[in-house]
Amino acid sequence: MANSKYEYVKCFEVEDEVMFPNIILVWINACKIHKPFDINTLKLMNSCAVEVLEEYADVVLAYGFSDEYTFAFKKSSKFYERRASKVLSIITSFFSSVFVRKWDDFFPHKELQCPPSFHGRVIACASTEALQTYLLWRQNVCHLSNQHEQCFWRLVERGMNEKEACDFIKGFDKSHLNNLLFDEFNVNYNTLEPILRQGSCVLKTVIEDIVKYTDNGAPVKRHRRKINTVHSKKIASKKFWNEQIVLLKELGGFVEEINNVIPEYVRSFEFDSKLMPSTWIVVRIDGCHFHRFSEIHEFVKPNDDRALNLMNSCAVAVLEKFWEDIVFAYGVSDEYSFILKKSSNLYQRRANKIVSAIVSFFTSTYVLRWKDFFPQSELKYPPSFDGRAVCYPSTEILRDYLAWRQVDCHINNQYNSCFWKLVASGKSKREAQNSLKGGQLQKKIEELAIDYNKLPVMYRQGSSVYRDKVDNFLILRENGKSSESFGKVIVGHIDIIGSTFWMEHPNILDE
Ligand SMILES: Nc1nc2c(ncn2[C@@H]2O[C@H](COP(=O)(O)OP(=O)(O)OP(=O)(O)O)[C@@H](O)[C@H]2O)c(=O)[nH]1
Ligand SMILES: [Mg+2]
Ligand SMILES: [Mg+2]
Repeated sequence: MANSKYEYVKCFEVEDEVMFPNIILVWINACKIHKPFDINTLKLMNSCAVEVLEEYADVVLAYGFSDEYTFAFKKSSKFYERRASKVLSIITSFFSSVFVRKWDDFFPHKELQCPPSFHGRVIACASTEALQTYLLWRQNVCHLSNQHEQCFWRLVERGMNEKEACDFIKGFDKSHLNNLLFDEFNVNYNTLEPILRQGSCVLKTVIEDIVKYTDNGAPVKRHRRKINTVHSKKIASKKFWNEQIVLLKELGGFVEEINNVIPEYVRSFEFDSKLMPSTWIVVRIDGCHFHRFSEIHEFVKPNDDRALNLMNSCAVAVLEKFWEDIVFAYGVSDEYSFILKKSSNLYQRRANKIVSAIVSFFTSTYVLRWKDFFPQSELKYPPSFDGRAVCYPSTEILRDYLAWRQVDCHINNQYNSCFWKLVASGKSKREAQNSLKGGQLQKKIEELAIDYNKLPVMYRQGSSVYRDKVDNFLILRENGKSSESFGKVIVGHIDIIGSTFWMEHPNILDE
C-alpha cells in the first residue's frame, strides 16, 4: 500500500539477528506467581511448555523449574529470520496465552486473580558445549533454590518471619540445608518429588508406527515425533543427552562430561543489552497471524468493535500496570504502540525484558478478558503477539512515528471500506482487489459513494490511550506517589498527526 512521508522512522529499528552457528535459547521467568511447593503451578508450567513444543516445530527442548522455563531451538532454525525480539516475544506471548487458558484445568476452584506476566531474554549459545554448561548451570540452580525454599518455608511455617528465616539460612551450603531439613523437620531431601528437585525436561522423541503391511506381510513403518516430559537427575550428562535421538540430531552430542559451570559462560548467559538512554522507547506489538485469527473467530469485516475494544482494554491495563513509565499508546487493527518516557528506567532499560514483559502482560490480559468482549464466542486457540522496541531520539521524530501509524490506519481503513463495499456489491475478492490496485483511494471512495466521514471515529483515527489531565499536586498530596496521582487512563479517538491534541495535552510528551 501507499507510502507516507513518515515512513523514514522505520530506519531507527535495529537488526537483532542471532547469527549462525549460535543456538537460540529463550529463557522466561514469571513475575511473581510462584508459591512455595506448589506442584500444581509446576504442572501448569510444564503443560504450557508442552504446547510450545507442539506449536513450534523448531523448538526441540524445554527445561524448567520453579517459575522459569528455557526453550532451545534446533541449530538450523530460521524461525522469524532468527530475529531475537520476534523469537523472544512470540514464545513469551504464546506461553502466557496458554498459561491463562489452562489455569482452570489446574486450579478449578481458584480464580486467576490478575493477568500473569513473564519476562525473558534470548541467549545465543555459541556451541553445544555452551548449551551443556547452560543446562548444568540451571539444574544446579534448581537444586539449590529448591533446598533453600524447602527450608525457608518450613521455618516460616514454624513461626519465623520471612526476614528471620532468610537470615537464618544465609550462607548455608547444600549439606547444611540437607541436614537442617532432616534434623529439624524430619524430611529426607532425596525423597521429595523429582519435579521439585530435578526440574522438568520436555523433549521430542521419535516413535515408530506401523502404518500398514505389504502384500508379503512386511510392516511399513512411519516415524513420528512425540513430546515427553521427563525428570532426570543430570540433564547435562552424556548419558542422559546422547540417548535422545532428536537432541543429538538437532542440537549435537555432548563430547565430554562437564562438572563445573564456567563463570565466563554464565556472564554471557546473563547478558542483556540496554536501550540507549534519554531516548523515547516505542514498544510495538502486533497480533501473530491475525488474518487467520479474525476469520476463525468471525470478526466483523473490516472492523469489529468487540475486537478493537478488547485491544483497547488491554492497552489501558498496560498503562495502568506500567504507570510510571508508559505515557501514551496508540492502537489500530491488531497492533499497539506503547511509548515509554525518555527518562524511563524500567528494567534498567533492558530491551529483552521490557518487550517480553509488556507483550506477555498484554497477551494474558487479552485472553483473560476475551469473554467480556466476546461472550457468545469461545476462544478457539491461544492468540499470540510479537513485539519489538525502537528508540527515537527526539519528540519530533516520535511524533512522526505516531503519525506514520495513524496514516497507516487511514490508508488501511479507506482501502478496506472500498474493498468490502465492492464485495458487497457482488464482486469477487479478486475482482475487488484488482479494481483497487494503484488507484487513488480518495477517488474510489467518492465513486463508490461511501460516506467516509460518517464511519465511526475509532475506525478512522485508531485509538489513543493516555492519562486524563488531573491536578497532580492536589492528589499527590493526598495519595503520595501512586498511579492515581497521574490521572485516570482513558481511550480517545483523535487526530494525533496535527498539533492540536499535543498542545492541549502538553504533559504527555513533556519530560
Ligand atoms: N475482520 C476483521 N479483521 C481484523 C480486524 N482487526 C484485525 N483484523 C485482521 O488482522 C489482520 C492484521 O494484519 P497484519 O498484522 O498485517 O497481518 P497478520 O495476519 O496478523 O500477520 P502477521 O502480523 O504478520 O503475523 C488484518 O489483515 C485483518 O485480517 C477487525 O476488526 N475485523
Ligand atoms: Mg498481525
Ligand atoms: Mg497488524
